[in-house]
Amino acid sequence: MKEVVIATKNSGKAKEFERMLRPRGFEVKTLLDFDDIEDVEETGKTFEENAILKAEAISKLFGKIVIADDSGLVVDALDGRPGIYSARYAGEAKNDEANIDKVLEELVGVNEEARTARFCCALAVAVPSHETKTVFGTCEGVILQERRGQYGFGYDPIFYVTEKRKTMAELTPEEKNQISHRSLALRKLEEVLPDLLG
Ligand SMILES: O=c1[nH]c(=O)c2ncn([C@@H]3O[C@H](COP(=O)(O)OP(=O)(O)OP(=O)(O)O)[C@@H](O)[C@H]3O)c2[nH]1
Ligand SMILES: [Mg+2]
Repeated sequence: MKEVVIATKNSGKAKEFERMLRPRGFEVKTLLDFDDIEDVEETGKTFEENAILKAEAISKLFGKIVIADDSGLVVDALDGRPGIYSARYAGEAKNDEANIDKVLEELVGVNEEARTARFCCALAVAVPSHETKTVFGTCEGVILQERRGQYGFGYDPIFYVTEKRKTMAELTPEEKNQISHRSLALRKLEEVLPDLLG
């Protein structure tokens, strides 16, 4: 089995990449499989810039091909927040529940039509001695007023996917992987780099 390293410490992302890439014949390794890897500072201004920072830093460290994911929730009524700050929106501790509470509080009084949002995912693939490539995927939805569903991670319980008439957290992992921002970006990556993931 070919191995692919994903430069993430997020266990929700790790599970999704495993589920998407194992059937394609890959063994997925993430930074959760290694001890003492320092966090790469996300100092970029866009999802793409942060994905490149993470992919290149870890590729340099390992001397291998590395994929990184920088993603988040963009809410129109909040001028695009939490955006690239999604993981730490309610504080450095990266608490999903507190992040959801903060978004819901900020949207109190905003009616349903104005609660449009999208998940965004930039993937960067860093190949030693080559130029890093990026791809981007999005998934449109609406922010509910309360949580629904048990699957997924992050903001999934409040993100309603209109075409599925369910929140992301009510979709099974397989269903989420058919429509998610992450799976769309991964499919684009396969087009750009058929040799890597083909
Ligand atoms: O409900 C969600 N469903 C998703 O599918 C999803 N994808 C991203 N997010 C949110 O955006 C942050 C990413 O920030 P992020 O890209 O910096 O990742 P992270 O800091 O958690 O881990 P790492 O990959 O950097 O190690 C995450 O923590 C989540 O809050 C999601 N929320
Ligand atoms: Mg991060």
